[in-house]
Amino acid sequence: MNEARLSAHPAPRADLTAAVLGFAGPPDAATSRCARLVALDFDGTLAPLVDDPATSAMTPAARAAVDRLATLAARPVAPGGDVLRLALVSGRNLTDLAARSAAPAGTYLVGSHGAESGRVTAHGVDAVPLRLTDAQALTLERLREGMQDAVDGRRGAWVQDKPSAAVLHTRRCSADDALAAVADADALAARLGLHAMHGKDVVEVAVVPTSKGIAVERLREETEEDTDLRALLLYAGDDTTDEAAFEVLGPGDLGLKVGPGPTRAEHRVADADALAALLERLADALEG
Ligand SMILES: O=P(O)(O)OC[C@H]1O[C@H](O[C@H]2O[C@H](CO)[C@@H](O)[C@H](O)[C@H]2O)[C@H](O)[C@@H](O)[C@@H]1O
Repeated sequence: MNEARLSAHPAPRADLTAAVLGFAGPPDAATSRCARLVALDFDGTLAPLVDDPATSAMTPAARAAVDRLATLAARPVAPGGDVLRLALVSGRNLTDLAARSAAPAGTYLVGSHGAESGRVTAHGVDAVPLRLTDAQALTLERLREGMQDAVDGRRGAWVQDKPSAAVLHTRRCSADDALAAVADADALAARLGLHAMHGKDVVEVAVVPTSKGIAVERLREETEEDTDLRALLLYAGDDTTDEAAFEVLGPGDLGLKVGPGPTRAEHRVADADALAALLERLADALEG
């Protein structure tokens, strides 16, 4: 590693470096090769939280680490070599995630908490079409109307439409308005027989049952089917919705919680730049 890179990435704590080097090393005595799937949440993990989601951006360090891992993942696999896959796993809808992240070609994308998926190619995103049943489409219309009622008269509250969900945003609300709008969104979800997911200043109600846990398990299965190798998973996330992904991690996997708050993840980093420093360590180790 050159001096410029060393100064740009302060050394992570020794225990975190050891955990990342463990993830980069041989999975166990019996397994000589494996696939490594690095799955990263976007908002609050790579991109600091801001009032307007349309202005979110990865920190420069996170951008550099993601691009470096994407380059490593795109390298042809040497005979007998390990496979690396990179994925962004977000609550954002797929189009929004692709645009805001400008994810490099080859990156797997999971949007809408798992309801949407695709892969970035040189010509755009190769997306798996999301198809709603007639009943789901009707419920989504009712959900959008009800969410709009929940924000009416509540300054700073707004509704984000997604292909399979509606999201109440309360980051810019007073505490009282936020509480009231969240209560209305929860009641609406209950009336429609839907599940409300609570994130950081958001309540997301989807008409397609999904979770980041289901999404990363699917990614792992696909990786294993494609490569015929055992897939180890590194997952990093900051929000309560990322806990479903931490929950499905097992031996050989690595969970990194970004920022404060209760978590099932085994390890924690302070912020996007601390995560980026660890991802650079991982890239160093994988480059050999
Ligand atoms: O799974 P993620 O990639 O973390 O996406 C979760 C939600 O992210 C966005 O909302 C969050 O970030 C916004 C911009 O920083 C912030 O204003 C909001 O308070 C956060 O909850 C996005 O707008 C949502 O649709 C995603 O579900």
